[in-house]
Parts: sequence; C-alpha cells; structure tokens
Amino acid sequence: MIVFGACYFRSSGNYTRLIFEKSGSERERTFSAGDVSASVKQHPQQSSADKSPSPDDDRKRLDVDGDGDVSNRSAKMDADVAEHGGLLLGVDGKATPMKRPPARRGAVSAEPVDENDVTPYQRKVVPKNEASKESMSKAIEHNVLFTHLDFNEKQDVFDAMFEKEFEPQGVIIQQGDEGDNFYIVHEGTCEAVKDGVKVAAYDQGGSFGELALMFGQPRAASVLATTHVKVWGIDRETYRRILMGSTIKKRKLYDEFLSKIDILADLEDYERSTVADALQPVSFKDGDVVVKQGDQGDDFYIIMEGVAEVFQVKPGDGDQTPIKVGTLKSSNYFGEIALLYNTPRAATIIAKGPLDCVRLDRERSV
Ligand SMILES: Nc1ncnc2c1ncn2[C@@H]1O[C@@H]2COP(=O)(O)O[C@H]2[C@H]1O
Repeated sequence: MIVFGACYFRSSGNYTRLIFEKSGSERERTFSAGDVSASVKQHPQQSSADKSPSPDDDRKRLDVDGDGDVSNRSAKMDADVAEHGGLLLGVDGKATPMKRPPARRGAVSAEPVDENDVTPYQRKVVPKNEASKESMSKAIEHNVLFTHLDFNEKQDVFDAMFEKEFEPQGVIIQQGDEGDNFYIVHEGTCEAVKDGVKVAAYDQGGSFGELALMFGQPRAASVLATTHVKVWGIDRETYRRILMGSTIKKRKLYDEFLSKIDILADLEDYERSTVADALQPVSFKDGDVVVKQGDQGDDFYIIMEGVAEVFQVKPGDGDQTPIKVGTLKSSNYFGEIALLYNTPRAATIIAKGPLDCVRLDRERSV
C-alpha cells in the first residue's frame, strides 16, 4: 500500500484522521487538469470507469504542489504519516503534522442504557448574559448536532446551556469520573487524553462527553484545555432527553456503512462514530450538479445509493465540452482532494437518477 496523503478532517470542531492510500486492490482514477489534480477512488468491482490511469496520471496526482518533484512529495507525505500519523488540515488549508494516534484501542462497545428510555426530566433554565445568548443561539442554528431539532427542543437546549471557562491545562473532564455534562467548545482548543495518550482534538464547535451520559459508564478519557477555553455545558438529563437519541440513531445507521469505506478503514471505532455524528444526508435528483469543476471545495461526499457521473473539461483543449471520465456508485466517494490540497474542484459530478449521499462539511460551525 502506498500512502499518498493523510489529513485530519475537521468537521464541526472535531478532528478526524483520514488516510488517502493506494493499494493493489484499489484503483485510483485521476482527473488531471494541468497542474491541478483531483481523484476519485473506486473499488474495482464497483467501477464502470472508462479509462485506467496512466503512470503519468499517477505522477501528476502525486505532484500535488505542481513543482514536478513527485518523489520528494510522496516521500515527505509518507514520512509525515509515518512520523505523525497524519496531517492536521486547518480551515485555511494549511497542513500541520499531528501526533501519531495510539495503537488500536478497544471498541466503544457497551450498549446505551436505552435510547428510548425517558428519564424523569425537569426542564432547566440557566440565566445567561446577552453575549452568551447570541452566540449560543447561533451555535444551535448552525452546529450539525442541533440541526434536526424542532423549535421546542432547540429552546430547551438553549435554556439548559451554561458556560464554563478553563485555563490552559484545566481539566474539563477527568477520566474515570461519573458523567455529568456534555460539552461544546465555544472558544479555544482542548484535547482528549485516554490512559495518558492523546486521542482527539477539538476547537470551536467540537463536542465531547457523550459516552458516559449515553452508556452510564465512567468517563472514557480526560479532556483538558490546551488554551484558555470557553465551553457550553448541557446537563445529563437534557442531553439524554433531547440529543442522545439522534446521536445513537445516527451512529447505528452509519457505523456499518462507514466501516466499509476504504478511506475510513483505518479509523478507530470511536473516530468512525464521530464521523457518523458529523454526516449530513443530502439527496439529488437526476441531472443535479453535486460538485462543479473549478469551484472551491469545502465538502466531501460518500454515495449511499444511486449513481453519479464524472465529467471534465480538459484544459488547453480548445473544445470546452465536458467529457465523461468516470461513473461512481454506492460507497464511492469524491471531493477529498480539493479538501486535502485546497485546490479547485477538478471535475464535475452529476447525479444520474436519484442520488443519496452523505456529506462531511469542512466549514466551520459556530
Ligand atoms: N478514543 C476515545 N475513546 C473514548 N472517548 C473519547 C475518545 N476520543 C475522544 N473521546 C471523548 O472523551 C470523552 C470523555 O468523556 P466521555 O467518556 O463521556 O465521552 C468521551 C468522548 O466524548
């Protein structure tokens, strides 16, 4: 297997490691546009692609910075991945090496207490100042955690939310403690540490502390402030009544599907669950343009059901008519290269018939 790129995909403030790789069992389709490369990875059995990549295509793909130096780039990426376990891709597209994640950890396998279990609930109303009110309601409108809630549920979450501040190294959650609150980062950064090893990083919009509330188990990791941090807490009862059910359903719905996606194969079970949390289902009808060549890329798609076709205008070709260069089906994904390298979309993806996808959005949520 040749690892040619890896990044921490940042979604809703939680960083998730995605490794982009090539192996004998996978085929890399490359749609090169001059120095700009974009690729769509397909499983051979699912591919109805029209042409196989040439060595030159591979070279262009690996030469992501367009300096013609493929070996250095690939070696550097391999070294980064080997040394750090991945690159952290910020919203500005700058990649920063991350510490290698620990050896494979055990799955988070316990069953939730009961997702339909309605615990006796007393509605909480925590007083807040005007500034907090404004930023909390913005977060409730934009953070993917809350988008599915109805008006009353959003109101209840808003009422129950409270603010807490921590200095650098402050302990927000202590591993082994009993679970009290669920947290969302409003300002600053923090990290989760399990048995002394860093396992996750969070910034604005990131959330943590759900496991102990869901499973009635001690805190699985500590979460420490790495800068001055402001978090919003949601108490256990409100979390369980309003947010827990949807998180459990989403994890159940997507976990198995995600475990079959090669780009996510290397993730720990917990990391895959956090990808499920951040997924947004999106549907397209026949002829809809999902991704347009030349556009800025801020999201990554996985096809759940349906077929999409890949078109490309070859640069310098005089003829600007897009030509079909590939077909994508269930479990295929696209849009990762524009995210990795902050390059414009190098191909257009169009729905052929009804198309159901899930989207991971790089955009910063509040
Ligand atoms: N690898 C991990 N395993 C378990 N918890 C993690 C991991 N990475 C981040 N966390 C978060 O750390 C939190 C600690 O408190 P909880 O166990 O309630 O919920 C946990 C998760 O939200």
